[in-house]
Amino acid sequence: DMFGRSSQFDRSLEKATSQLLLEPDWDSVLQINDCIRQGDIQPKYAVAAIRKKLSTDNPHVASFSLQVLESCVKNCGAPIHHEIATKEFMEFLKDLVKVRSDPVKGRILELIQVWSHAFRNEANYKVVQDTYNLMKLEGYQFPVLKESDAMFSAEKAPDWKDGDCCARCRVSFGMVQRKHHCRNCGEVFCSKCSSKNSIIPKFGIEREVRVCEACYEGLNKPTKK
Ligand SMILES: O=P(O)(O)O[C@@H]1[C@H](O)[C@H](OP(=O)(O)O)[C@@H](O)[C@H](O)[C@H]1O
Ligand SMILES: [Zn+2]
Ligand SMILES: [Zn+2]
Repeated sequence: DMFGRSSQFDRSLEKATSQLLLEPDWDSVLQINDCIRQGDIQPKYAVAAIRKKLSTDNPHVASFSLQVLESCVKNCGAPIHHEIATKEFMEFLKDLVKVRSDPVKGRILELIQVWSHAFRNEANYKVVQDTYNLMKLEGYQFPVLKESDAMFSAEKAPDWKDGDCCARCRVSFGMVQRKHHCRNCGEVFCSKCSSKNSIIPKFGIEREVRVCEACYEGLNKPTKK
């Protein structure tokens, strides 16, 4: 039942942020991600619970809580991004930086910087970049952005849609006319309308994958002069 699975979240969060841990309990962290992705738990509740853990004075618990937060932002997509990319949450993190010492302080600065980079094209999450820029102006020392961190992309590839005919030319699918999916828009196409490949950096797809005609144009049109 709903309650049972959400208490699963609570149990995993307790385990993942226990002060007795000597290293991250990744199983529990991934369990937390699954709970959120499966909708067992409301993102708002999840972020509030993690935030409470973050507010502890115990540096171990705070560090493990930051790892849970980082993992949720990386792996649970827009519902979590929507909860952390708010003025209120960014102010909370900024206030935490003022009262924490390293390694917790440095870790929070790192996260604000990585998220600012990851959300650089996301108008809805502009408050993250604004917070980062403001803190730089106020003299906070941010660590060098690691290339690997920069690979974290804010957007997730869309789920594949189904259909009994091609989304572009409307030909019906059958034994001969097979279905194919465009990795950029997730729509279903015949082979002729999805015969091209492209990388899709915004989804972190760095190898050539099948895309439809329209998405191929959109992804490869010459940059506006
Ligand atoms: O090979 P089939 O039996 O037609 O199965 C299709 C292929 O696996 C397609 O892969 P592709 O998009 O990489 O072509 C996939 O997009 C479709 O959903 C499947 O129905
Ligand atoms: Zn077609
Ligand atoms: Zn497409």
